[in-house]
Amino acid sequence: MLAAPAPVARAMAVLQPARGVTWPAGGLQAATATLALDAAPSSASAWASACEGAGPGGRGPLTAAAAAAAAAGGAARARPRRTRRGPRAARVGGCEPGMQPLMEWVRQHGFEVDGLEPRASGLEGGGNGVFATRDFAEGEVIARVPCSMTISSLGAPEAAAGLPPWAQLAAALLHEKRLGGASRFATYLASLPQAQDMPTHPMFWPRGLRPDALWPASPQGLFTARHALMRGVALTRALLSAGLAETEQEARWALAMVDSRSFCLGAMGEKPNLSFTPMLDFLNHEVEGGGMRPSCSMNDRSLQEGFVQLSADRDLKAGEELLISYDYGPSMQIFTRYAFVQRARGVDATDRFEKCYLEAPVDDPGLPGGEAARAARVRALKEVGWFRGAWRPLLLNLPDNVKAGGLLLPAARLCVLRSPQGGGGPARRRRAARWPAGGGPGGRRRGPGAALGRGGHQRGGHQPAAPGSWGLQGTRPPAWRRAARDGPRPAGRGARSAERQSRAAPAARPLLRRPC
Ligand SMILES: C[S@@+](CC[C@H](N)C(=O)[O-])C[C@H]1O[C@@H](n2cnc3c(N)ncnc32)[C@H](O)[C@@H]1O
Repeated sequence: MLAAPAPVARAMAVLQPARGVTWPAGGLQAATATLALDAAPSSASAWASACEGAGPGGRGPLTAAAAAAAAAGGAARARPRRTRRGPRAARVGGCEPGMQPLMEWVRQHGFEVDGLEPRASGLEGGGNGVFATRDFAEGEVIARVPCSMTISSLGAPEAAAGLPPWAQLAAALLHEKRLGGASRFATYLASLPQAQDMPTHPMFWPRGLRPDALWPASPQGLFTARHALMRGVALTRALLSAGLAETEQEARWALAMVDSRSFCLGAMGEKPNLSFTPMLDFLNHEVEGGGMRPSCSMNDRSLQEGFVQLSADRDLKAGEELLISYDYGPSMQIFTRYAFVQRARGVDATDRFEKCYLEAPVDDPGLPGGEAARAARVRALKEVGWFRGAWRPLLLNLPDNVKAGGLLLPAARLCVLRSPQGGGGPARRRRAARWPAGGGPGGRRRGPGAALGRGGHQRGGHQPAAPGSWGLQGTRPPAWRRAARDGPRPAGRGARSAERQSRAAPAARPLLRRPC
């Protein structure tokens, strides 16, 4: 068996794979044959067994370079190679030669980017990043990118109309790529990473990979990995069958680009505006936590003026790498979306308070209330900004989404209802069946956030039921949840722990800050 390629091995080591498990033979060679589209299973368990023993065999061994060429459609690669040099945070001036065409292009197209430059990042495995070329004061605008110079899911070809926004953005990217030199984004497209730049992204995972063997001790990690694989298969298939991608390789490449570097720039009606925002998509990620704060953020204040704006969140020195926070979630989620393992100074990947996700099959008509309840749940969740894909259950980011005032608290209440199989009593079932129509047990509708129930854990209101059948069965709620449920308790260990937890939980983040 071949050893795992170095970046994969490093990531795997941090994510603690089972002892003795290595990546399947073929490693990177199989990076172009990641997903077995022809035999895509329809469920997670079917996927796991389909991968079993499949190995990378049956596909011609393509080299990474050939994979890249295929993914890029033969486009010349203007992107500078990653370097292994150490941090270069103190260097000022001197954009990488490979980045000069991109800098010229952005200046010609009205980008206001005078105070920054893209070059090799000081972060391990960070590829290229964006650096300040002068000092910035907290709150100062660092850069403005015209919205007209973004590639948006809203501008996807007609054939993508019925697809989810992620696939629409991938289709828009592929459309521009197909235009070649005639695309006004040609220079930008040439600067994008290729398959071999991100071998650890799920879209390039080797065929035959068995997530259940790699993460046997981490149900959450396993779920996330399987979800990433299945989502990748479904979206790749969708692009191919709609004729939006010519090859499986280019579909995977485009989807990996969407995963790792798109931003959500608000919405138009019900449709989210997912976009590639040239130049700002070179910003690397800084974990929030452990006393660390990203140095800058994007905001939508200027969207109405037709710009995406990057502002300093603290004083910045010339030569500093500018970092934003992409996402706030478990390291496995960051890994499957962005293909790197997040490391915060002061907070490591084994943080026991790491956030986790709870899957809630809100669109399942088999739950109490049947089809009417399902439709009401989906409608209510859409009101708070949830865009559903058939393969995408509602994932509750715990504890942020579900703490008092959390965006998805009402939906979280659904998770603690027992399913019919879970043994919920008739009274509970009746209550659940009334829930969607009545706006929540004992409550009335109070705007989008309260669409499915009442906000806050109030005495006399709806109390969270015992954990139901979705992954929490038989477990005791953690101290912080018991404290939230039961109200103030005498000072003691549990109370202190709950207090620590609520202090540690950051405020809800605006959507715009995370690449979608
Ligand atoms: C939005 S792009 C940022 C630009 C990217 N570094 C490049 O060279 O094109 C996101 C990708 O950058 C890399 N990245 C971002 N933040 C990182 C970090 N803190 N550590 C390692 N890699 C990081 C990952 O490969 C991720 O998928």
